[in-house]
Amino acid sequence: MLTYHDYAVADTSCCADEIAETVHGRGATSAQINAIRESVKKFRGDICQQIELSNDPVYKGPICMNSVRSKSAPNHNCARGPRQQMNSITHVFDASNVYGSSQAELNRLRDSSGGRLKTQTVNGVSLPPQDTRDCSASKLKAKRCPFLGGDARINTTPNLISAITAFVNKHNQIAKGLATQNPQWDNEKLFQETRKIISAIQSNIHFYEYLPIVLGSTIMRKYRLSSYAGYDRNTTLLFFFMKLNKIALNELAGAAFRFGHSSIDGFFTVVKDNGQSDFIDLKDNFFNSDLIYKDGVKQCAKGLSEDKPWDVDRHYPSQVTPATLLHYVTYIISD
Ligand code: HEM
Repeated sequence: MLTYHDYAVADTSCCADEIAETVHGRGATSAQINAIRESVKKFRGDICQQIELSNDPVYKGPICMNSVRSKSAPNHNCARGPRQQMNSITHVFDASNVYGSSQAELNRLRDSSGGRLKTQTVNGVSLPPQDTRDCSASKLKAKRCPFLGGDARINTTPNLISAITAFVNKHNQIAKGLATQNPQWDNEKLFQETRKIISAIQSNIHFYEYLPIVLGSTIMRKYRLSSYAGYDRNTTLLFFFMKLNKIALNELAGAAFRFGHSSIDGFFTVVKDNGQSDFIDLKDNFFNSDLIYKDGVKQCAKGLSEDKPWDVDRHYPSQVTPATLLHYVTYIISD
C-alpha cells in the first residue's frame, strides 16, 4: 500500500464531470455519488449499473452498486486510441504519500519553521495532523478527526496510518538533526533536504526490500531495477532526448499492481506493551483512526514486523471482497 500510494490513484469522474466539479481532487463519498446520480437521472436516466449480488451473505437481492469511471487522460502522443485513465498523484517515487502531490497539499502539511511537517501530540505520541474537512461534529469536538496525509487514502487502515506516521516523525527527526549540523540553513532548505532523504529511504524500501520479493532477482536484474537511483534531473533529460517515456504505465498503476489485493491478510496483529498480541479483523477497522489515537502507532508497528503477507494467487480474504469493501469505500468498480 505504501508503495502504490506513492505513485498511483485514479480519480473518479462518474456520470458526467459532476463529481470532478463537486469534489475536485478528492475521492467522492458514496453519498455524493448518490446525490449526483439522482440529479443526473432527471435528464439522462439512471446511469447506475445493476450489479447483482444475489447470493451474497451481506446484501440480499440485487443492489445497485455505484460504478464510476476514472477520469480519462489523452494518450501520450495525443493520438486516438483506447481510453487511458488519469493518474492524480505524482508518478515518480517521491514520497508523495507523505508530502502530497500538489503545492496546496504540501502547504497544508508543512510547519512554518525548522523544515518540519505539522504534527499533533496525543498522550505523548506524535501523530500526523487532523483532517478537519468532512470531520463529524463529535470528532471535531473531541479533536479526534481522521488524519491528514500526503495521500488522501492515509486513513484506509490503521497499519497504513502507522507507517505514514513513522515517516512524518522520521522527517521531523532528520530535519532537527540537519538544523543542528547546519545552523545557517533556513526553513525551506531544511525542509527540501529532509524531503530528499525521506524520498530516498522510501525508494530503498520499494526497490531493495519490496520489489525483489515480488519480482525475484532475475527480473530485477533483467530490467536493471536494483540500480534505481531515485529521481534524477539528468536521467530524466536523457530519457527526454532519447524520446523515452519515464512514466508509471497506466496498465501497472490501474490494473497489474492490484495483484497486491491477493496478498492482504484479513487480520492484522497489534502488540500491546505487555507483549500480548491481538489479532484484529481488518473489516472492522477500515478507516479506524481511533485505534491510532489509542496508542495504536507503536502497537501496529510491532504487529507489522510480525505479520506476513498472503501468497499472491487468485484468492482474496473475505475482508476485501467487493461486498465487504462496499460498506467502507466509495466505489469498488472503476475502469
Ligand atoms: C488492506 C489493504 C488494502 C485495501 C483495503 C485496499 C483497497 C483498495 C480500494 C478500495 C481501491 C479502489 C477501488 C478500485 O479502484 O478497485 C484500491 C485500489 C488499488 N489498490 Fe488496493 N487496497 C489494499 C492493499 C493494496 C495492496 C497491498 C496493493 C499492492 C501491492 C494494492 C494495489 C492497488 C492498486 C494498484 C489500486 C489502483 C490504484 C488507482 O489507480 O487508483 N492495494 N485498493
